[in-house]
Amino acid sequence: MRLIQTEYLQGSVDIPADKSIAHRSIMFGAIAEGETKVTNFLRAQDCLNTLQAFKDLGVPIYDEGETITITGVGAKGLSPAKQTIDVGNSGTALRLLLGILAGTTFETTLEGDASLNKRPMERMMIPLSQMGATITGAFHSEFPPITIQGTTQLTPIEYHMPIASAQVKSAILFAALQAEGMTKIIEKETSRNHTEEMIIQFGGKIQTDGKVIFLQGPQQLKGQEMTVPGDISSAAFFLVAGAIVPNSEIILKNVGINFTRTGIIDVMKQMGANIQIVDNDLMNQSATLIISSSSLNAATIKGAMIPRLIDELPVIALLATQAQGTTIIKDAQELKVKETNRIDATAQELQKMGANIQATQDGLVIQGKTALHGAKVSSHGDHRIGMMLQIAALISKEEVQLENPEVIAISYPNFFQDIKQLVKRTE
Ligand SMILES: O=C(O)C1=C[C@@H](OP(=O)(O)O)[C@@H](O)[C@H](O)C1
Ligand SMILES: C=C(OP(=O)(O)O)C(=O)O
Repeated sequence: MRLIQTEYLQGSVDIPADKSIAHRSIMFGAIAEGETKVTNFLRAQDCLNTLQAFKDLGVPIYDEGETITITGVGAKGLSPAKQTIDVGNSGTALRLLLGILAGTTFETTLEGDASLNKRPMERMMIPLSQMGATITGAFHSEFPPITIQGTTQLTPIEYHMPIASAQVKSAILFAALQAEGMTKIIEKETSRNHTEEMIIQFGGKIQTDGKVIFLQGPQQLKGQEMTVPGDISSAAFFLVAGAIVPNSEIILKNVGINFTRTGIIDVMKQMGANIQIVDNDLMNQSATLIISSSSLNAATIKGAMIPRLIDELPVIALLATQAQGTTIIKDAQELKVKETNRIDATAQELQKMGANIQATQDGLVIQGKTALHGAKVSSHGDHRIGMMLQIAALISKEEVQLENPEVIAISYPNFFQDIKQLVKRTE
């Protein structure tokens, strides 16, 4: 597919719902007691797979268009699925489901697509088996298809996380809600805290003290009415587009601004981007952002900042190709085990367009102020690499061809339409 090019960008975008929160809205609704109503659910493939997975586990879920209604079955109310549950491309669906299934009386097998079936699961097996679940990967490996035999006798753990991962933390918390006693998790770095916030929102109790989290189980949550805010990880593509395409201004409406997710705003501001935060809705942790063309300087991005912008790093690398100086991204080795190796894919594809970008052991080094040119590029089957390349194409003078653009529907089905309506040509 020929990607969109432009002279400048102008207009506004309603940012689609947050993928992390949308997955969790179905999960919490399912294990709570009573009814949950979710508005602004993300109808993207990853979240639709979570919805189907819980239907497979016997949870009544009705998609009524405007709202999704879930009749919660309670922590102990899931039923065995008739067959293997396929969660497609979604690491979040598979890993969080393992935490929920750890407390059941039955066995479940979960599988994914070719990408997910290569993603590491030992990080789940270690804590959840310490809690009493039995988990085995395909041919005794750590990879899906993965089979979990739950137990009603889950035991709490004290767990020092060896990696910063909200998925691992969340799965342990879902299991801890079903275990008798106090679970203590010590995070390596603070990762997104949607699970902790939603435990409270659904009537549960959890304490956080810096990087230490305590949860006393068992707890029975209660169904809620909730609205999913917009996804800053989707807004990120427009933030970068607005900053690097000359003479542009874009208004991004309904962007979730939970502190554990706003690393991109902090880094872009530090690099000199013109970002304004307006209409800050504290109740819903969302705001309107305005981004305009910016004169940018390089930055070093590392350490505790990394989990606050992990999914935005490919598009931040693109941003750095247009900044003055050398940008260094480090401590980001987790990027190697996402939908593809995002360190290598970002470097390889941007190099094809003329960028001066090198992959390192744990990140990227990018020399800025490079003009990007036309090329045939690949998403490597990864939605975020595909979207990053479309933003790169906006500033290319020649045609850019992307293979397999459909993959973008994993998180953002209307991405190309939303870009198209911002595109302006001076002729
Ligand atoms: O918990 C979540 O919703 C997510 C956590 C992150 O993964 P890790 O926990 O593997 O870092 C992130 O990359 C993913 O897109 C969504
Ligand atoms: C890594 C991602 O998602 P997941 O881990 O759920 O596949 C992502 O959306 O960038």
